[in-house]
Amino acid sequence: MSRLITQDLIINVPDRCDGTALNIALEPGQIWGVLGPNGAGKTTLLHTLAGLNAPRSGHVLLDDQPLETLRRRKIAQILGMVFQERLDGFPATVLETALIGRHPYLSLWQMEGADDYAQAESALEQLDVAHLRHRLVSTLSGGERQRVAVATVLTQAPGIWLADEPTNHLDLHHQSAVMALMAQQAAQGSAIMMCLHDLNLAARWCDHILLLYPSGEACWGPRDSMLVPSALERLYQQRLATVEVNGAPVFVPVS
Ligand SMILES: Nc1ncnc2c1ncn2[C@@H]1O[C@H](COP(=O)(O)OP(=O)(O)OP(=O)(O)O)[C@@H](O)[C@H]1O
Repeated sequence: MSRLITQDLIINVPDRCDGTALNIALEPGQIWGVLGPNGAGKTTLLHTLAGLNAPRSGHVLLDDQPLETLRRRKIAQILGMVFQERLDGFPATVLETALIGRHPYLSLWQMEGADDYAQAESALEQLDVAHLRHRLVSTLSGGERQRVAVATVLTQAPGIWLADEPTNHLDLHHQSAVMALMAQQAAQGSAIMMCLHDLNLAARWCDHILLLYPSGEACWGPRDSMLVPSALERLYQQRLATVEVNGAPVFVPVS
């Protein structure tokens, strides 16, 4: 089990003032939703937490170690990232792509073994893409590619998931399936942080929420204290109506 902590973290969004310093503890078993309008800095935050972007100031600690002191390989054994955008640099099949999730555990020229294949195959089954295992990823639909990306991180089996809009391109059934998978991972002790544009997925599946404003201002806490209509209306500059379905709030934009 792993935890990720930010200490007075200011993410580096170009041409923006510092805003609120982030002091967040992402603990095993928690599911955090990061909400904010386009350009608020959600992707920048996840990339900073993964060590892909340098912070403007402050620190990220992974299992109490400053991120910048850890080797990439060690980080990749703990932390998995579902990216919002993916570039297919070279032709690879779905199975070869999922197997990339095992690379942090293999030495430089070591081939994947039976256990690695079994983990990749199991992840492809769980994401409902096993039937596509021999297809080139470049030939897949947007939703199929998204599910392969999640399956690759599942194959990696990280203690911490950073997922940038993991339900992008997914139909309703697969949106629910991916969120249920995240909940299952959290129940098994993983810590999850994901950027979401769908408030209703956040209300249904997340237990903690971080609101990120375009000014750099931010607030965070348990879900029910954060998903307050007035705060969300200010966040999105959008009027909302709230209804309740099965005991959970559902937010609907109104003119
Ligand atoms: N390399 C860069 N040079 C200049 N500006 C950048 C660069 N990278 C990001 N930005 C700006 O930083 C801001 C935050 O971008 P970021 O991708 O983190 O936002 P986001 O909240 O994830 O947005 P979205 O909801 O649209 O995905 C944006 O205004 C973006 O244009």
